[in-house]
Amino acid sequence: MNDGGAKAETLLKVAEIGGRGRSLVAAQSLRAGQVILRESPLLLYSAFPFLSSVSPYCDHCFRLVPSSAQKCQSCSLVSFCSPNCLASHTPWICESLRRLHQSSSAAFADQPSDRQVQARFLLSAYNLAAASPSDFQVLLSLQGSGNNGDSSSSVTDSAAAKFLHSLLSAVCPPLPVPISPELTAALLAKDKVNAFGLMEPFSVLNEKRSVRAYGIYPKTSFLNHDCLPNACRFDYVDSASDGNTDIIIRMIHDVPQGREICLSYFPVNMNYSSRQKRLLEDYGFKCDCDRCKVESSWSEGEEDENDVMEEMDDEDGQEEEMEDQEGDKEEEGEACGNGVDDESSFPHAYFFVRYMCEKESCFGTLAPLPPKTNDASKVLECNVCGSLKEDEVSGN
Ligand SMILES: C[S@@+](CC[C@H](N)C(=O)[O-])C[C@H]1O[C@@H](n2cnc3c(N)ncnc32)[C@H](O)[C@@H]1O
Repeated sequence: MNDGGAKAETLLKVAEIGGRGRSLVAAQSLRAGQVILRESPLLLYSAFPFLSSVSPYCDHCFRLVPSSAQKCQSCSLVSFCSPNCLASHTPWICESLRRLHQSSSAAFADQPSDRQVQARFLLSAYNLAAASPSDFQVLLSLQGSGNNGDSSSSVTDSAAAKFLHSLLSAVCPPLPVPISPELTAALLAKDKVNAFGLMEPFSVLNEKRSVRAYGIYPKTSFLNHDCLPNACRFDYVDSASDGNTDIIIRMIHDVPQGREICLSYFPVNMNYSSRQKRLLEDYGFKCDCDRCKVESSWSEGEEDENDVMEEMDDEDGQEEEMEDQEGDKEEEGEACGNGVDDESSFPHAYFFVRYMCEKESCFGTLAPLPPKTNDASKVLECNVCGSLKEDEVSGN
């Protein structure tokens, strides 16, 4: 795997973009399949509600633990696959988990199970504050304030922050550093906007893949959202090599220098109203990307997710016509008619045909393998199921 992390500074630069905050833009032209960023997590925590389920994953590296693995002998709540991984389990986290487990079934009873996962995040964040103040400052510098004025924070969020702050302050051993209720609310807001889920592997029998762990990757967190992204993320949690929890960002297609690099924050097959709802509720903004501009004028029936797939089949014939416009949004806007006035009702069919995984219920995004020569690879890899596909429309 090409290690793009070492080169990230030369490939990308941080820019402020009006109405979108900070963003990563191409510092030079970037090529299809190029790894533009590889980053280890600043903080990683289990997605398993610890009161109700025992995670089958190592609580540090999140690989499946072998049956011979031992639970932590003090808290008996988490398992580790090796002494190295166990070393990450600090006495404070261990004792906090033990006390929360002992005392809080009642306290958590009326709360959604997500609250337990948020508690795990806060324990990791408080622990980071003591273990690595500079990393904690990086966490604090990320988007999300938890203030009432913050459009991604809701009344429920502030009630959750109050509940968790008072619970953790009362039950855990003294917090490793002084933490105010406002700081707890800010940390939860940052987690909501910036955490990436490391998912269980995809299989047709396991369509509703759950999340193994959530990670905060600060550089990757500068990437804004677009409903037709030009980059996508890969992870290889089950890989036996070091860095299995790293996030890897790879270009889907070529982009010129100066272009904003965007991910989709969720599977690209979601329909317009689901996307808008999710972006507003979870990320606090209204998306006005080229795709949303077009789909905002669609009628309700047209925007059904299945219709998107059917329409994709119908419009296969447009594929060649649209092939030339790949990679340059402004050009795409003109040539493909991405403006809302254009007659074409589905100008982004090209993206679906070429870059969406065909495997049933996968809905992953395809990106070319990292180029080994000057030419882009003709093999595309799905970022969800990992399947490889020959790029039939590659002009290379
Ligand atoms: C993971 S952060 C991305 C980096 C962020 N812009 C920053 O300044 O740190 C996600 C937040 O960025 C903003 N954002 C992302 N994509 C956007 C878009 N397409 N339009 C407007 N704001 C966007 C929203 O505030 C969202 O909650």
